[in-house]
Parts: sequence; C-alpha cells; structure tokens
Amino acid sequence: MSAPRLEVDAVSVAFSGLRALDEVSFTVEPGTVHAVIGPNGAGKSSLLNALCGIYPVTGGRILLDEHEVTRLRPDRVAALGAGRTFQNIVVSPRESVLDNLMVGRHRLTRAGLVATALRLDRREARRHEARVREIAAFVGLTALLDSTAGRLPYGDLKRLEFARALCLEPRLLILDEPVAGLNGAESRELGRLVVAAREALDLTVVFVEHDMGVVMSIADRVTVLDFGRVVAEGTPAEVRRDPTVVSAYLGAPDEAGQGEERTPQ
Ligand SMILES: Nc1ncnc2c1ncn2[C@@H]1O[C@H](COP(=O)(O)OP(=O)(O)OP(=O)(O)O)[C@@H](O)[C@H]1O
Repeated sequence: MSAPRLEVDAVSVAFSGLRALDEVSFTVEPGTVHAVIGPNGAGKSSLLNALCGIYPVTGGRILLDEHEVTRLRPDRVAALGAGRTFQNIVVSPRESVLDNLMVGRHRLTRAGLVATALRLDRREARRHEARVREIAAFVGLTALLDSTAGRLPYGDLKRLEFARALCLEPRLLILDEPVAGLNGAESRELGRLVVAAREALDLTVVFVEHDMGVVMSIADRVTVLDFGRVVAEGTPAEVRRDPTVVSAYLGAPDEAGQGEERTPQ
C-alpha cells in the first residue's frame, strides 16, 4: 500500500453556532509532509479531529484516495490507514514502553483490541513484537522498551507517542504538535524522524505545529488557518513571505526587533 492523497474539500465544523472550521480546503499530495499552522483557536485540532472522524463534519468532504471518509467513525478511518498522535500525550503510565507500543498494533490483529487484551495467538504476537522492536529501534527507543512509560522523561514520551502511531502501520500519519515542549535539539531530532519515517515507510504526513523552525525545515507545504478559515497556503518560503500570515500569525518584528516569530533552523 502506498502513500495516499488527502483531499479536504470545503470542510466545515461547528459547535453550537461557533464555526471552528469554515469551508477549509487543501490537498496533501502522496508522500508529502504538510503542516497546518495558525494562532491558538484557529481550528487546527478541530481539523485533525475532523480528519480522523472524531468531530462530525457539518459541510464539505474529506477524501483519502478514492475513499470518502467524511462521515466515517474513527475506527473506520483508522482501518483505511490513518494513524495519529494527540496534543496531550496519551500513554498507559503503568505499562512498559513495549506494551504501550503493542497496543498500537491492535488494529492489525485478527480480532482487534479484545484479542490484544486477552493475549494473542503466540505466533501472531511474536510477529507483532518483532515489528514493534524494529519501529522502536528506528525511533531510538530500544534501550527503553522495558521501562515503565510513566517514568520516562518528557522527550522520550513524545518519541513513544510517535512510535506508537507508527505501530499502527499508517499510510496517512497525523501528528498534533509532535515537538511541543521539546528543547531545540529534541525538536530537530523528532523532525528528522518524521522525514525519515515518511521516506522509509512511504507515508503521507499531516501535522499541526507551533514550532516554526520545525515547520519550515520539514514541511513540503503549509496551510495557514485563522478563525477557522484558510488564510494562506504554499511552500514554507512562500508562506513565510505572505503579508497576511506575517500579520495574523508570525508577528511582524516590532521596532525593537522582538517579533513573535521564531527563527527557522
Ligand atoms: N469540542 C469542542 N466543543 C466546543 N468548542 C470547541 C471544541 N473543540 C474546539 N472548539 C472551539 O473551536 C475553535 C477552534 O479550536 P481548536 O482547538 O480547533 O483550535 P486550535 O487551532 O487547535 O488551537 P490551539 O493552538 O490552542 O490548540 C475554538 O474556538 C474552540 O474553543
């Protein structure tokens, strides 16, 4: 299975009168890394939740290749190959890193989560564990596989979440603020891993991120949201120069040169 094309066509999401997304359209070409940026409350998380079937879409269409996923339940969207991480880390703190990653495999097991919980057929379990170990090595978690997830430093937890999304064997990888809270070196490393995963696993990637350094260095294209609408789209260089983006989001440097924008790396 190859990297899919994602088409978001005039998608709206509303909460009791509030339009979190207002006819948002953009296309993510197969095998590309696409960033969604915008100020707080712009609708970025609502967009990811709409893509995954978590938030009901009130208008428009979402297509993953030829499949319309607009009104599918989250498990059906996942079955078509969408795997994601969340803004707030969601791991089982008392379980080991390995067990947290094995849970990421449940979509791929014959009977789903119940079988995972009840213990898989031995041979199938060994096959899944071997794959999980490969992914852990790819993300640099091998030495931590037996560690209790709840005791990991924040940077390792973020990598665990990323690895768990990869364990779903997604074709479309959706990341909500993958580097939030990480220091510069950790952010660059995770950014590098996203690009490496895209290449090694033939993925299409959509991510929301506030760290402009990472956005500018790993995204092929960027969609900018403000008040639930697309205000700009283009390559990182184009978006960076767009006057609407500079005033709405990046922040023009003030007279003392203390603008909000973070320097791309
Ligand atoms: N479940 C919900 N119920 C009601 N309103 C919601 C819900 N989720 C989001 N909203 C509203 O929709 C708008 C967009 O929120 P959203 O979380 O998508 O923005 P965001 O761009 O992800 O912000 P941030 O960068 O702070 O995460 C906001 O006004 C928010 O209050």
